[in-house]
Amino acid sequence: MRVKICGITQPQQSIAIASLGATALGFICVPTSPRYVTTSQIRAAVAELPANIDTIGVFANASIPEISQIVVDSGLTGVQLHGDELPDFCYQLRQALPNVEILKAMRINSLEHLDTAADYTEYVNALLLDTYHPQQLGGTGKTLDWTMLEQFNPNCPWFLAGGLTADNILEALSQVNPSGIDLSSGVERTPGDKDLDKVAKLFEKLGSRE
Ligand SMILES: O=C(O)c1ccccc1NCC(=O)[C@H](O)[C@H](O)COP(=O)(O)O
Repeated sequence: MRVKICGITQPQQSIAIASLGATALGFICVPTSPRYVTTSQIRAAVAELPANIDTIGVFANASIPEISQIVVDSGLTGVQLHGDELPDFCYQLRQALPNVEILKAMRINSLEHLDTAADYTEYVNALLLDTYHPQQLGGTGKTLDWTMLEQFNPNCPWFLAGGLTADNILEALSQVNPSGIDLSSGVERTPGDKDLDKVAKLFEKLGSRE
């Protein structure tokens, strides 16, 4: 299973988290976030990482030229679209960045909303289902209603996100069957400062399922 740890701000923590077992690291490129990092901060973190670690820039309602510039300048391997981007935007981004992984985040608040996931699967590499919050785009620490996702089986891989922690991950994975998981505030001390003990505990829990 892919494990993405999001909201990394410190290069040393990115190396430590990768060596604990993360397969992907997320860097927040949304200026209003307390976890925002600049292109040069991302470049410094990415440069230190082994090549098998996916490095994902998280954007919300940014333009294609803006996303492309940051991806090229920082050496990211993927882009997560966390705003109100429509399927056609994902298609256009794919044309602009054909070799870059595209994840579309959906902040789910109803079963009807979940149905719209099918509109994206043709244009993205994976979906990421996160919790809807009226004021925050992401990093909310709030869990989704996992019962809504029990039958969720899109035509592309998908990540479960939203309020996951070492303490609730096994319960979540007993209810739903994602291809990957994404965690941020559940493994940090303060926004952007990851707690390596919590990350280690997460991988211990995941290891206990095997
Ligand atoms: O984390 C942020 O600050 C953030 C800000 C704006 C857009 C997206 C953001 N995070 C995206 C993520 O992928 C988080 O990992 C995801 O929302 C889960 O967060 P959490 O509930 O804290 O585990």
